[in-house]
This record gives sequence, C-alpha cells and structure tokens, in this order.
Amino acid sequence: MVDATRAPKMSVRGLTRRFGGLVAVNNVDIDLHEGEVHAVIGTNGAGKSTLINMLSGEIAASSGSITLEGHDVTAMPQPQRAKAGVGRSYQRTTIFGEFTVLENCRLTAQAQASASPWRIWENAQHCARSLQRAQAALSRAGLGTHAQRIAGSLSHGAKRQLEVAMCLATEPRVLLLDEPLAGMGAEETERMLDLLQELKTGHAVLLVEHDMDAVFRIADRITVMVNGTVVATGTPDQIRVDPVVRTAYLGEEEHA
Ligand SMILES: Nc1ncnc2c1ncn2[C@@H]1O[C@H](COP(=O)(O)OP(=O)(O)OP(=O)(O)O)[C@@H](O)[C@H]1O
Repeated sequence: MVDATRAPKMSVRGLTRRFGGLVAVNNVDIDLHEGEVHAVIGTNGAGKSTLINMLSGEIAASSGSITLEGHDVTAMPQPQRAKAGVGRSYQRTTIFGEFTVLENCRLTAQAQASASPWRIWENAQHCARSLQRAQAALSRAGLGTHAQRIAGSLSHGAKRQLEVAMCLATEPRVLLLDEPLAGMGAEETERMLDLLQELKTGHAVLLVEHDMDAVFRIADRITVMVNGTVVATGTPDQIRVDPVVRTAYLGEEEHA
C-alpha cells in the first residue's frame, strides 16, 4: 500500500481531450504511486484508451497537465516521454513474430537507449548494456528460459508477457498497461496477475482492464470513468460499495 507522504511518480490534473465536439476525457485528476497498481475502469467509450494515450504522449492533451516525478511532461512527445521513464503496452500484440524473444526485448532496450533510431546497431558498449537490460527484463517477466525461442511461436499468454518484458527493457518508472489480460485463459491470467503484483516494486502501474474480477483482485486503487469523467477513485472495497459507481457502471454485478 502507498505511503501517503511519498510524492506520486505521475500526477495528472484537469486532463481533457476533445475530438471536435466530443469530450473524450474530461477534467481528469489521477496520481500514480510507486508500489501501487492503479486500475482505470469504465464502459466502452468511457475514455480509458484516450487517457492512456495522453499519458504515454501518443496524443496531445487539449488542456490540463501531466507531471512525471515533478517535471511537467504535458507537451513532451512520446519518444522523449518513453526515455524519461514512461513505458506502455498496447491492446494489440506488437511483437516481431519472426525474431527471438530476446531480440524483441533487446530492440526496445536499444531503441530506448540510442540517441537516434539510425544508430541502434553502432556502439558495442551500448549493445552490451541493452543485452543486459533485455535479459533482466525477460527474467523479471518470467520468460528467462524462453529467450532463444522465436516470439511468434509463443502462446498468447507468453506473448503478452513478452510485451510487458519489452516495456520493462526500457527501464520505466511508470508502466501503462492497456488490457494485458485480453484473450487470456485462466492459467495465463493467473501468471500475468502474479507478474503485475511483482511489478509494483519499483514501478507505478496504471492498468486499463475489462476483466473486473482480476481488477478487483489486483488493484490497490481503482478510478472509474463514465463518459470521459471520473466518477470515483478509491480502494476496491470503497469502489465496490460506492453508490454512484454501482448505479453508473457496475449495475447489478457483485464483486464479493
Ligand atoms: N481519434 C478519435 N477521433 C474521434 N473520436 C475519438 C477518437 N478516439 C476516441 N474517440 C472517441 O472518444 C471516446 C472515448 O474513446 P476511448 O477509446 O478512449 O474509450 P475507451 O474507454 O478506451 O473504450 P474501450 O473500452 O471500448 O476501449 C469514444 O466516444 C470514442 O469514439
């Protein structure tokens, strides 16, 4: 659980994104702390992906601010934001299927560390460091023994683990995970939840996920969005009994 005296790794204030007349994300405040999995839930179209895309720098905010470890990164483009310590995974699988598991990880480590994408193969010292980072990330993600396998031959669950490992290879402090459990079976889900639990150490984790049972098990804090607006933020126990959430989102569902 969070030490309330510690500053958040990432702070979002009044974050808003408009698409023409539609306000997809409306005046959102969120604090992400190291040691916490902070889940963002909401029905389809609630604004979760738009929020995560603004936090990673892939789309610009219409207004509001994002700070990373006290520095304003609101206007910082995605590649710089990644270098500054914001890692993300995507809803869709983004691995290079014909490369080995290790090569996939090494590429993200190397691209992250190099000044220019055209110099990623140049510097030998650089390469050695990237290899170390890739191996450490694979091992942390539970894929150490699969390093030499062709990524495309992995199971769906292992591919999702690899995406998390690729993210870890960039040595982020904030991890933005977009539906890491999508399409997983029960066993794969358990493995990923164990990994997420472990990743809290050293990272602030933001999790966008539709699997409510998993969210209520793993999250330390949950933010609920409806039509772009935050209607509640609290612990799973607080969210479970929040009358606004029950009416607006959870409906009849029980999360005992
Ligand atoms: N590039 C865009 N242009 C116009 N409207 C957009 C764009 N991206 C998202 N929207 C709209 O913004 C709203 C929020 O979409 P968003 O994808 O962020 O929701 P979400 O909570 O991630 O949904 P889901 O759970 O289905 O992924 C939706 O009404 C969507 O149609």
